[in-house]
Amino acid sequence: MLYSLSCIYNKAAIYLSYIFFIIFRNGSIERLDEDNNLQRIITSYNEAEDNINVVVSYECETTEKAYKSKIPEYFRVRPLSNKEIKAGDDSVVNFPGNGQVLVDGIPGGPSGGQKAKLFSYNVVFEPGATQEDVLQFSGMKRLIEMGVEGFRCTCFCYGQTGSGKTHTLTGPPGLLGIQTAPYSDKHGLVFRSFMYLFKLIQEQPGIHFVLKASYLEIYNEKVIDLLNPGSARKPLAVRWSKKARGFFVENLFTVDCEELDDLIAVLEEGLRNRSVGKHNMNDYSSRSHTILCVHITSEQPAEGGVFISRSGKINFVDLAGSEMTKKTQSEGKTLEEANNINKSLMVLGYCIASLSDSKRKNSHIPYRDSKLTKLLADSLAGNGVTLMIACISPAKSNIYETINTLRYAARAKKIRTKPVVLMVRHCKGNKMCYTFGLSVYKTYKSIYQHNWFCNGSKPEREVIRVREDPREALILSLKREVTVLQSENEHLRSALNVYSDSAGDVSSERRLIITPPHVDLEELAKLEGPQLADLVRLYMKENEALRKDNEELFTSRELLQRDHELVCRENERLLKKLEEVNSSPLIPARPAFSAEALNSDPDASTNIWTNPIQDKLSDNSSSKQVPDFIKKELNKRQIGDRKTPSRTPRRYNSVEDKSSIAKAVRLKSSESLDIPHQNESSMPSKKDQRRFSVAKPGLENADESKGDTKNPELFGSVISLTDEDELN
Ligand SMILES: Nc1ncnc2c1ncn2[C@@H]1O[C@H](COP(=O)(O)OP(=O)(O)OP(=O)(O)O)[C@@H](O)[C@H]1O
Repeated sequence: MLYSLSCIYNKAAIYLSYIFFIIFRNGSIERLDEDNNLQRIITSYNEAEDNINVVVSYECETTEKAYKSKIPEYFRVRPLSNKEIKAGDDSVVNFPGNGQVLVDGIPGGPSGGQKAKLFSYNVVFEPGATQEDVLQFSGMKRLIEMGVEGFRCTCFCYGQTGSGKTHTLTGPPGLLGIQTAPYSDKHGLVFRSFMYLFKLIQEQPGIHFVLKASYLEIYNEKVIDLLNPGSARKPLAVRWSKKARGFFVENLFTVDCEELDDLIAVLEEGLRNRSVGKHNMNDYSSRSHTILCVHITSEQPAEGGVFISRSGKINFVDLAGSEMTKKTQSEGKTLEEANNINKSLMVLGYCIASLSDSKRKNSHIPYRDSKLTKLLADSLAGNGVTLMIACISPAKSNIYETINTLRYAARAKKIRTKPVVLMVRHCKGNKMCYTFGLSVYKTYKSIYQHNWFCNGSKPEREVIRVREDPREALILSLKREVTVLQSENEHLRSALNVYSDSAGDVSSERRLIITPPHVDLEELAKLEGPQLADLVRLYMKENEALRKDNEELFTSRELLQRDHELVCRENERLLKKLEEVNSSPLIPARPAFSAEALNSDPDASTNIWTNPIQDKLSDNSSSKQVPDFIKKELNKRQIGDRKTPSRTPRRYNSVEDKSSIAKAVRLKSSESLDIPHQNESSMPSKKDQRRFSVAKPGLENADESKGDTKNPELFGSVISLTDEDELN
């Protein structure tokens, strides 16, 4: 039975891949526009390099075969906006065909202009492409089919702010909810995917499907349920699930969707509740990352009264766009949002850079550094299938961001995932039948998994291998997890050694983690039931210990980073003041160490440097004669002599926490200014105090945003591209 199923799948997959090939064989699709001009809408990928052969193979994951799926990259270039046309902005993006994008007019270089850059991708949607074209030719339909087959699929859109991500996924602003045009040609990929999903389901009446949907946003590093935000928009926790071996959002509202209308209502409700703001580059700018997830579970009757259950899902991820705050002219709340957006995109950039680098991909990937990467971990490198759509603006004024997005995509294209689907065979009536996830290993006789991969070569077929003993599979999966945790542990330890000597104390704890004996695959097969059970227990123990250890290391790292940040800020401020003081004609440029000073009491608070003017000034009874800024600086110097306050075991994660850091620093600064016996007139003016204290909440990251504007590489700033990334 299973074999016949596999044959059907294989044939279907080969057939699909064949269709795929025909569509894109000649590299481009053209049609007549309204003025009867031939308009090219799509240029497709370079066949030799990136043809997508969709191949389905069956194999037990435990055989560890290295079939992997490439992340296909699609590009959408939006038309020039009215604002850009009015401002006389030119298009600098050209389409030579064959899935290539040529960017010219790059400023800089010795002769005033750099050589044009050429990039190649799977498919490029030119400005004339419609929303329906994107559905038809982006591989999205195949992704939905795979979701129905039981794969965990993700489609995500990224690019700079105003590049058309939301337009591609959900359509122009205000479209949904318009009762008069329920099936408008402006509807985005999500709406069209829902329709295709229901069409697929209706074509398979013999299979019982259950659809559920959830919708969340990550706003300022807080996860908000868009279907049930509540008046307080209380954030939800992101936790690690031991069972599912992945991160999940606790208490996320999930809605049963029996009809297409239910799914559309979910989309509408989410769009209504998501955070949108206005800035210089987009009147309806998404201020958060959103993830709309459709869970698809199916139950199919098979021979002998058994049923096959599958559980797939499709994630639609609309990332907030990277922003140069100088260009968007963000301030206050929008600036804080922009900083959070840029930070989380930077972490995503780090993860993508590590995953796409063959030398680094087995090292630690910093998924835990942001909520976004935690929730996308499985899509980026786990057992999921992922499709990326990069959106760019053709305008010359956005050329740096465009190049960065193109580079980012070149990186992401190199990532490989290992898509896997769990199919569970069970008898109806057995209560355990409806249990999905890893617990099935313990419950059911056989586990069938199949891998989908695009390896760019001829379609292959795999012989079905069914491993009868699920405990072996569990041991292997635990082993793999332990390896990942160990590498994370190593990474954290080495990072902590850089920051602190105290990391040595922590490392001693590691000796408590008992490593189970190494058992080869062949030996494993010979082990008896109780021995296997013992081994599983040992691995689970080690796993648990490593996880705890890593949690602690993360906490320490976070604390150390915060301390480091505080000290850096204080140092920066002091250096700035020192520069100011040194440039003053009243004070010698360098501190003078007299022999007396060096021999004097080492505990004296002014043992570093004594301002020679101070003595003269102190003789004078009227302190009003001392210029304010000098006095202030003298007072400030006492901060440098203060001991660093002992660390409190506190995390600073949220915005409120950040403001408390700011408060703490402000307090520190004001403490240092609060000198006993000083009369009020000699206190620094309010204006000066502002200059010395940390920015108001919301503006406290202003320096970083300034840094961002200096470095236009925001979204791709962590990625330094080698020549080989830029094709041609
Ligand atoms: N392909 C397109 N055709 C026509 N208009 C488009 C296209 N892409 C984007 N636009 C328009 O450009 C504007 C900005 O697009 P959108 O809001 O989707 O950008 P975004 O990348 O999601 O920005 P942000 O990251 O700030 O949310 C919108 O008015 C949208 O309708």
